[in-house]
Amino acid sequence: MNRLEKKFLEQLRTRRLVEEGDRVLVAVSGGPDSMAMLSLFCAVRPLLRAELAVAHCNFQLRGAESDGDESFVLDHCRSLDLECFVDHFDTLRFAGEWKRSVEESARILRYTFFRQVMEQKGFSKIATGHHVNDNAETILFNLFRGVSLPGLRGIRALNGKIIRPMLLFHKADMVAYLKEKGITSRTDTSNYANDYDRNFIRNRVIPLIEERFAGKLMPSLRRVSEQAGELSEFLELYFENLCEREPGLALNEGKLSVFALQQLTVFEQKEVLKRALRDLHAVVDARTLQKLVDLLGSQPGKMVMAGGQLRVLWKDGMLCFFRDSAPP
Ligand SMILES: Nc1ncnc2c1ncn2[C@@H]1O[C@H](COP(=O)(O)OP(=O)(O)OP(=O)(O)O)[C@@H](O)[C@H]1O
Repeated sequence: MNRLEKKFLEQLRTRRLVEEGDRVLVAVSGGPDSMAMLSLFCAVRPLLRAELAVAHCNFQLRGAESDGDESFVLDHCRSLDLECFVDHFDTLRFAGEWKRSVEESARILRYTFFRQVMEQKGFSKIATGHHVNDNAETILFNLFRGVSLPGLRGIRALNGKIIRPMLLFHKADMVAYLKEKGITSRTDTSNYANDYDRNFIRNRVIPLIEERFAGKLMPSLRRVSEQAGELSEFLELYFENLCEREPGLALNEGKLSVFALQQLTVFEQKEVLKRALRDLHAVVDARTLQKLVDLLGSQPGKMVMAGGQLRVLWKDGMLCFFRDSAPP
């Protein structure tokens, strides 16, 4: 095994991304990242004792180029004797119907397809080829969209059944690996078009920052991302314990105890309120959270709108969350 293969296997094992007996669906676009990931998986497969297959989406966004990607991936899988699941999507129509950007539509269609194949064919994990640079782009993208702390976490290596074993790998390593193994890959020409926000960050923003602060951006974003991830895990546990100790802080019949909330710091209040809003499938944004914190500093009988149809009323020592116009 070479250096990259060892590091890949170590990632899978130490982060428990793949365990013995797992059936892993590898998401392959035909681009260098997912092609490198697939060949790394094949190289370590005997040691993993896991089963592999491939999933490919044809988003039909680049005409013959998209069909070329599909044939390329199918041929490659045939040469490796791997099963390959393919689906075709009218991505532009989906984007129009659901009023989503093309990028977001492709992401929704992709993960829906992966989930279907996993359920129907009994796969336990889906692996995508996101790497260090993708993570940096995601963090910057979140930053420009308006982000809260968890957004700085970027892409997660393990998120339910989704695994990203390449998150510690740099693009350059993957390209070098493919070259060493004599494996070709497809070029997605739309990656060069700067009208997509992510491409703009990848092709313009990051190179500009790196020109000025050479070698600083990637390690720094990686550190922030790791710390945000660790902090999120800590907060999950902390608030789970807090709500167990003080039941008035866990949403019960749409109510939270005002007294219990008032004993907390503003940070804790916002985190408890955030969890309550999430449980109610309501929008969680900084403005709404601040409104609710302000409500706690006002007086009984007061009511605020918490986005959408959700209202929150201070009544009988409780914050009451309700959707219809008649208060509880
Ligand atoms: N058309 C597709 N079919 C299957 N998986 C895909 C497809 N597009 C993306 N993915 C998965 O999502 C990951 C991240 O997507 P992204 O759009 O950043 O990659 P890409 O630039 O299209 O291709 P690659 O990452 O393979 O070089 C890919 O590494 C791959 O695992």
